[in-house]
Amino acid sequence: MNPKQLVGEKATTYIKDGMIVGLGTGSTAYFAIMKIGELVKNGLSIKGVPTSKATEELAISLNIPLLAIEDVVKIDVTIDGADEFDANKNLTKGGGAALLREKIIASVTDFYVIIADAAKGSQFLGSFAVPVEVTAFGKEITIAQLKALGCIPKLRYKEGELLLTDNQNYIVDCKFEKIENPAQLSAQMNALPGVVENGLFAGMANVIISEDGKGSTITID
Ligand SMILES: O=C(CO)[C@H](O)[C@H](O)COP(=O)(O)O
Repeated sequence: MNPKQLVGEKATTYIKDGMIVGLGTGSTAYFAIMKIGELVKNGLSIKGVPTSKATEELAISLNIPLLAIEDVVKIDVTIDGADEFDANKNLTKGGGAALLREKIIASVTDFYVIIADAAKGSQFLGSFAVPVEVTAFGKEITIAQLKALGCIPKLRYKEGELLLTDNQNYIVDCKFEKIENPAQLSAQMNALPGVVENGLFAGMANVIISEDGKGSTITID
């Protein structure tokens, strides 16, 4: 089985009848959502909370009942992907530009399940550039301020155009070297006025489900 499908389906074992479930974004979360669609079709009663417009469309196509974000107070389980994870389950997310909605949803989640292939894991974060969502207004100033924190910043484009997030903001990918203290760096970035949110998820994941390259899952908790 495709490793993304393997970890995606395994993650759905944390879902129980009656739960409110955060639905992640990306090619790994896709397989978890497909499985949830199958479980719902077979009688599982849950309500989903999508982390992006793309995921919302997928969930609707699978007839997964959804909650409007304004009706969400607490989420039982969220299943989402990651671009990188370290030895302390800190994450870099936002490769799919959904980091703001993903972090808001993670922040009210009781049990946050991350699914990611083993190649995304290392002792320290820093291989993957940290995506940072910034306002359009003053983006050049914000980019200079991010650079002063020690990264090489790069405004993200898609198909030749500046990428606009679901929230009508831009993404700056910030390439740092070894990130030894993700919580501190996250706070420094979020202290900049033009930063809406950053893709470092420090101390949020309860469990990471990965695979061993031989068809078995590895659970890091
Ligand atoms: O953070 C994300 C989207 O904003 C994704 O979870 C992350 O980019 C991983 O995606 P994939 O499973 O496709 O590798």
